[in-house]
Amino acid sequence: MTLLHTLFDGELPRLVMFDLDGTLLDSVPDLAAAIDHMLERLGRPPAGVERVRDWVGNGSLALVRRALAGQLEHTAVDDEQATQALTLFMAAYADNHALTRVYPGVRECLEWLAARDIAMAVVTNKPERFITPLLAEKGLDGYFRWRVGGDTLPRCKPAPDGLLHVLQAAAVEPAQALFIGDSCNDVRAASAAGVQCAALSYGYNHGRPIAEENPALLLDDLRELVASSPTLR
Ligand SMILES: O=C(O)COP(=O)(O)O
Ligand SMILES: [Mg+2]
Repeated sequence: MTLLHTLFDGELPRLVMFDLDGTLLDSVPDLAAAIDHMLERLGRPPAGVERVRDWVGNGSLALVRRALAGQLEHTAVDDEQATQALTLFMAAYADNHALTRVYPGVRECLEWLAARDIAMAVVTNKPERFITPLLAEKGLDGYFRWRVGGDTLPRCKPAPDGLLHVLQAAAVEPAQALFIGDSCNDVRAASAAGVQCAALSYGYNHGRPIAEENPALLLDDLRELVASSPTLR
């Protein structure tokens, strides 16, 4: 038995969907470098890794708008200015992923699931164009049959659309699927899709503990999900 079995009444799910940034990949150092490059081009002071960490999670446009606002709340930022800044950010981020690391335990968990023929997908708010190159660069390319980015569908997380899209493509019922993420956007998207959510404590959640969102499971390492635990029988 594993925690994953416990979550599915002794069975295994048919589908596991993963968030990307803060769940599979510690991508903030490269995101912060691209944001700081953008800010420099605009004649502004850098934001730095710690602030950028709290701004990740609602896609690239929100990240750029937050960097221009210098805070999480970004409604006052001018749309045209944000669009121009987004172009600078996207160009700076495109080929610069050298500082991005796969979190400990990720490969072991993916291997475990793959060995049991459990279908896997990525549902991220990152722009779709970055997903496959990044997965390939980090040696995670072979695992995910479906990949949904923040701009793949009209609505990104916390809307459930990406999860529902994958469920439909995989012909899997919500009750037979699990979503694994790191932010309130993930827990809320999963809840709206009727899918259980496991949340990782090490990711990015706008500076708040993810436990506040009451995920079905809280993990410090993905290996905890699939490690054998002794049963009482
Ligand atoms: O790009 C973002 O803002 C976050 O992406 P994520 O959904 O993979 O955490
Ligand atoms: Mg995330």
